[in-house]
Amino acid sequence: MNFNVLKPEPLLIVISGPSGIGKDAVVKELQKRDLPLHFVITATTRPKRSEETHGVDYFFVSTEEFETMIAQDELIEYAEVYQQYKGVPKAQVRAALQSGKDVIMRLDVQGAQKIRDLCPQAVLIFLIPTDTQEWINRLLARNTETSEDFSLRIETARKELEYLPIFDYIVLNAHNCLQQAVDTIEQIIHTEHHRVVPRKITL
Ligand SMILES: Nc1ncnc2c1ncn2[C@@H]1O[C@H](COP(=O)(O)OP(=O)(O)OP(=O)(O)O)[C@@H](O)[C@H]1O
Repeated sequence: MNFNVLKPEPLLIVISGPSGIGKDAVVKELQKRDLPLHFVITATTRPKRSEETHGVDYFFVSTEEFETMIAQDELIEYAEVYQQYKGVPKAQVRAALQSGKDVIMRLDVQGAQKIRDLCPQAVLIFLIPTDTQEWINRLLARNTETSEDFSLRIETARKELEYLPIFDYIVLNAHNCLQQAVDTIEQIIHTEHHRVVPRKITL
């Protein structure tokens, strides 16, 4: 008899949800925990700021390098904003998966949809607040929105909720309960490693 049947495969995990729900906060907290996770680093063509480190905050690449990656379909997803590119190179994700690490990235809901299309076996996690008021208070407390931005964000969040069916898990990020949200995500990762038929990621 052979009980040597538990063979976890590395996971591609997406943390998503509406603007201001706490995606950054959750990812930063996960980074503090000593887990075998690779946190995706975005490539950008914008100039490096003095406080930033290449390969830590971003991969700083030239416009030519970035356009080559686009032409060769080597980006998981990308966007061009104010003539500067930002995107996630497939090579980085492939290398991390090959090293056996789970890969985590934070993406907006449209980005999560792109991952679902590209990689149907990715684990997609949607963060939610306890209720709308809690989410609004969080946006207000962050104090980074103008009132026009604000009504747009609410309308966008309403539309983003319609994408819920493409996700695998919903995680509550309740007020002052960030640790609990991160605990739940850790549990999801743990459980996913115990599937009889592991998810297979091909990029
Ligand atoms: N559980 C929580 N309790 C209280 N405050 C929180 C919690 N989670 C996040 N916050 C705070 O809410 C604000 C928004 O969080 P964060 O910036 O992480 O959201 P985000 O989803 O990454 O937003 P965006 O998509 O706009 O970049 C921040 O000020 C953050 O510190």
